[in-house]
Amino acid sequence: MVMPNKLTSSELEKVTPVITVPGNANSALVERAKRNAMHWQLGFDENATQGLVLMQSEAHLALKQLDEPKVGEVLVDFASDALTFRRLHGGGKKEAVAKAVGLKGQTDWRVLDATAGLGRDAFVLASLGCNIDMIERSPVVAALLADGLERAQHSPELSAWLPQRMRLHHGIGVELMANWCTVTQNVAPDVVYLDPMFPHRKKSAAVKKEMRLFQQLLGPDEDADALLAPAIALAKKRVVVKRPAGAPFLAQQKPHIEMQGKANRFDVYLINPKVGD
Ligand SMILES: C[S@@+](CC[C@H](N)C(=O)[O-])C[C@H]1O[C@@H](n2cnc3c(N)ncnc32)[C@H](O)[C@@H]1O
Repeated sequence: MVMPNKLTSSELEKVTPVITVPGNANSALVERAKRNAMHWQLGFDENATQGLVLMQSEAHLALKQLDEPKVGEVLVDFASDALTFRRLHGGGKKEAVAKAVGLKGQTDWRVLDATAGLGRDAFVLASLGCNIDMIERSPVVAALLADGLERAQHSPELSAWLPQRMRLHHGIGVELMANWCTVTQNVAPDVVYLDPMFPHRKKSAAVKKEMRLFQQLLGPDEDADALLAPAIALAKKRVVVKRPAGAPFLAQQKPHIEMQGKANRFDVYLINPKVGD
């Protein structure tokens, strides 16, 4: 399991959920939840009845709004039907994210996803053969991601390849990228991938449950612009930024390529642009 990084006070202020357990939890599950809380420096409340919590059940760890049972829960499940369908029957290297990263003709691209979130984009890239390091600064999101990675180790479809291709680092993207090669003893990534939270001004029903919980938990990544310069300094080939369609460029910096998708745009910054790139 990854070790939690020291976070700034403003990072910690954002973290409100405690870890809790279902009412019928046995003592082994309670101990497991307490250990998890300690590891991620989160609170533990065996009897929580309201608010946003991380629910540790026998099956998984999930973010849940106890006051709104209809909203459902958010967890990382790389073996879910949706991700399995996308892995087996999706567009493969023709997927927008794969095209933006430049996977065509590449087999083992090394990608650093510096805003990992629930790791779905990272998973899609890993399933296409990329070697992915993920950075996530929220201890709550990192705990969910670590739980998903742990369960993937026991999945018959995923255990043979996923653990070797996806690694989680808990910390702040700008800081870890600045010291990437020394801190992690890693070689520089071919691609740095960025997908910071964008402020959604409208509270529409279309904003998915997961996005609503995430917004409640994290708010927009107001400091997202600061990610671009260290990403460009670190990547060997390109930096890819995922933005909602119509959103301004990150750090107001125009990319070399804009790939327009239905809901998102991928802005691609080439490190050594050549004619024909
Ligand atoms: C929109 S989500 C990413 C979703 C992800 N691409 C996926 O497919 O699941 C953005 C995530 O980046 C994290 N984040 C934002 N800025 C960060 C930073 N400077 N360092 C590390 N993580 C960061 C946020 O905590 C959030 O979990």
